[in-house]
Amino acid sequence: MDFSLKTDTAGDILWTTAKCAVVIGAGSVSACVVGQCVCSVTRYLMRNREYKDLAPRKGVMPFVRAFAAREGKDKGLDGLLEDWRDPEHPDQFLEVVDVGPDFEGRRVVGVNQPAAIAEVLADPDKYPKSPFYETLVEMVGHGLVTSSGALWQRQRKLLTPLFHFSTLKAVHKFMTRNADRLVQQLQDKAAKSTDGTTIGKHDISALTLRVMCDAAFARCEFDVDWLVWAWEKVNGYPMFWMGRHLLGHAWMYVPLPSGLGVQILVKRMRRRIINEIARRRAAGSVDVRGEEAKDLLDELLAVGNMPDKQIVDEALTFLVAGHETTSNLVSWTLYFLSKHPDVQGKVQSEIDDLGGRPITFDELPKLEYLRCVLKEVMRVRPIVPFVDRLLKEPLTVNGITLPKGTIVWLNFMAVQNDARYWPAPSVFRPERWMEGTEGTSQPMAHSDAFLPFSAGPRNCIGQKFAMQEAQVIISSLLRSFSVSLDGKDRVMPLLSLTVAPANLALRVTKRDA
Ligand code: HEM
Repeated sequence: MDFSLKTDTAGDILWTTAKCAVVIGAGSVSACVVGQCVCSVTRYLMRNREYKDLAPRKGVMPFVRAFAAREGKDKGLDGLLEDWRDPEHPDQFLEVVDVGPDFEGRRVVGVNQPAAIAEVLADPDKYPKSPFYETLVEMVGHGLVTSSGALWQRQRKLLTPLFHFSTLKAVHKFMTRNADRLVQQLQDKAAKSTDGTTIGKHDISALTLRVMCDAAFARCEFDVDWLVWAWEKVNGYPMFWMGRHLLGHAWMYVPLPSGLGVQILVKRMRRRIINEIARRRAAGSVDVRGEEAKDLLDELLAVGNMPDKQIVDEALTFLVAGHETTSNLVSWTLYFLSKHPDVQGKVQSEIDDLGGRPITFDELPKLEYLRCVLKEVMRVRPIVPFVDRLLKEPLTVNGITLPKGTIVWLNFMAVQNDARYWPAPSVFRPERWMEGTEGTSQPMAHSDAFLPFSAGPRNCIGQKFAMQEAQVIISSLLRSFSVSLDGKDRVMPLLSLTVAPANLALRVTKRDA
């Protein structure tokens, strides 16, 4: 860069000022990074001896691998799991594993023991959520996922009834309507080709987003299509914010242009929801229970005494917690059904027995085998592979005491694939869930070894919603179609906030074809 000061025109002055601003900006960011690194390394080294009982870890930064699935080079999340196997018993996992420091120098330790996991999850005061969750605040404020202490306790109590029978029955129509719309689109596409059509992760994700937006905001005056569009733009950004957070607090304030664009969109979304709340309050439609058109926003308003900002936070929390998770469950299930045509056939027979029309809410309990399939998918491939907590009190696992201040990864993925709790854990076998079936009943050795929706007071509030939606979507698709892998199996587990099947492409063929 040329820094000579030519002041003959106003343009030159402006240009020189801009160049100086870039240099000063870059200098400040570099200073932040260096400062952050020095603080993190110092913190890490000072506390290192408190972890002397931990076995040496493999690699420098094992957890970076979890976020990198590169075909042919890295197995993504599965690579990390391989590192945690017990070398003496390869079908089991080590109970305590050193993951290394995070970017702020705190020690991260993987805990793979059901009893210790249960102990941590049972006490959110002693073992609260880790600071990673703060990264979501920018997007969803202080809703159920991100709040803690008294606020969380109050909100959890108020919101639990929202996921009871009557609401689930009321939102069923949004699930069937949108699933049937996707089936119709696939039928139209398939009609133009002799060998069916394809479906990928994006189609399922668009569907579950639409269901969540309808369920939460169907009665809104603003255009739900706009919300779906805006959410798709914003959706990838928790990882962006998380990345910045991982690099230390200072980075949260670096105004990167793409981040700013997303922040503006989030503000616009919040403004529209606030206006809608004002409209509904003014119209006096606060208590609308029992109305055909009610949505989750009505339910939130009916709870009473909840400030408008809190209602917006909770509504956006449902979108962030309920859309990608369910989309990944449906996508992984279709993947496993493609790999196991015999299981797919059994699911189709069960659906056919219900008369070849969209499944009603009351008929859901009859899809027993499909529920076993969903559970088996979540066992082998948990959508949320681990959750992290900050130890405010020491925790002893397998004779090793982890000190206060440690971040623990409670590793659902490991315990659900460990031979101590699951016979032949790598075999995909939905029948293991069918209690009482002679010769196939395999009760779990440990009741805490299946945690797809976590456990304890902070377990998933939307788990019944998710199971219902997955059942509706899969039954709608498999009533008309069969699914198979489209070419070579290139699917890999890729971790963002949840685990997605990267490279998923499935061929969809009409069943009567
Ligand atoms: C297959 C789908 C789903 C899976 C696998 C899943 C999994 C989980 C897990 C593991 C947690 C605990 C997170 C933690 O402690 O860090 C959680 C919490 C939560 N989930 Fe889900 N979830 C799913 C669907 C949904 C849906 C559909 C909704 C809402 C409509 C939802 C709303 C929430 C909320 C609000 C929390 C926070 C609860 C609290 O802290 O009190 N989830 N979920």
